[in-house]
Amino acid sequence: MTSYTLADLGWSDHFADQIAADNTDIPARITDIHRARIIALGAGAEHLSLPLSGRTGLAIGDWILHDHDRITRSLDPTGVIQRAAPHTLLPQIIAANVDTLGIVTSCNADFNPARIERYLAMAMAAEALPLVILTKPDLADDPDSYRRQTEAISPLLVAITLNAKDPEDALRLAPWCGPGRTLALTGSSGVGKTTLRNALTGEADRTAGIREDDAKGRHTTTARALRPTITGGWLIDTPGMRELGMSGTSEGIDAVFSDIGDLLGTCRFSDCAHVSEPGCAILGAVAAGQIDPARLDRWRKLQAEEAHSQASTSAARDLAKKREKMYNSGRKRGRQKRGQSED
Ligand SMILES: Nc1nc2c(ncn2[C@@H]2O[C@H](COP(=O)(O)OP(=O)(O)OP(=O)(O)O)[C@@H](O)[C@H]2O)c(=O)[nH]1
Ligand SMILES: [Zn+2]
Repeated sequence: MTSYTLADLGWSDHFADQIAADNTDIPARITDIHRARIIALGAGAEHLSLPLSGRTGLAIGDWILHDHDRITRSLDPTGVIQRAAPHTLLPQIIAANVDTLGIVTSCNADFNPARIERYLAMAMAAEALPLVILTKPDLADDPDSYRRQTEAISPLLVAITLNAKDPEDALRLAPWCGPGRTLALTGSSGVGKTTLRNALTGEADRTAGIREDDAKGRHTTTARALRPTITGGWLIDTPGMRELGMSGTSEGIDAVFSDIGDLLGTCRFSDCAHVSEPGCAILGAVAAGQIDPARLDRWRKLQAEEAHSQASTSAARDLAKKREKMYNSGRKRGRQKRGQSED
């Protein structure tokens, strides 16, 4: 088994600085999260299984401290990829300590600038590097046009075109998943994420092996995980990464649409909704040809989605508060009925 150093696993001063000099607990990085336990990897080739003990809020890729028996602390992450959970729209952390968000799309009808822009906002909010991975160039007439279109979306984007089915080509992703580097893949179904994962981790055979060995015929083993790549780094491909709704990405939206953001607060009315108000700076910029109206529409859409998630979050918080109040007053009434004094 490979023997890792903490640096190989992605450890940096960001984490070291969070630990007191007299700390004796041991750092490890979460590779898998199960219902009641996590699997983590520490220096050496130490694969540990630790009880969650009711802890919530941990994600794949997080760093924790442990004392061999239990998790003693989790360390503040960087590169947190979060989404609005389907249905509830509540914020949900999918992966932590992601250095690069690989936005996988194909050189075909899957290519969608608005979707790339949305993932870009997510990467910016997470402070992860946005890397657009354009697959299936071998099936396209003019694959280079997709790279040009990608680069036109935003100067913040870097694009790489590769045939995911060619293992050598897939290894051109090595700079983003070398020792200590974590690459997370996101994108629609069928764009080549699994193909890339298999090429980068050499995992295809292992998956087959696990399926064979599993008497119950389950094959969920490789879902939601941080896996070592053959290039010495780390890859995250979780089912949650496949459908990312906006949540907690306001700063990312501001970064991607800074031209629009710069005008906010300069409209005549401080509560301007930028729809039809006179003296609206944003509508003015559209009329003057400085802002593409389609771009303004996309900004509105992402803003609305984000606002929706925020509203759901505060509604859920209010509901929890209400329930707690009802529970407490119910307990109080119960005690009064039983003639007990209040404690
Ligand atoms: N020709 C060609 N085929 C590709 C390329 N990348 C992926 N494919 C094929 O596209 C199909 C879908 O690829 P997957 O890797 O399963 O896609 P995915 O993104 O993991 O899809 P989900 O698992 O549904 O999320 C497979 O048949 C791949 O062999 C590519 O660059 N060129
Ligand atoms: Zn306005």
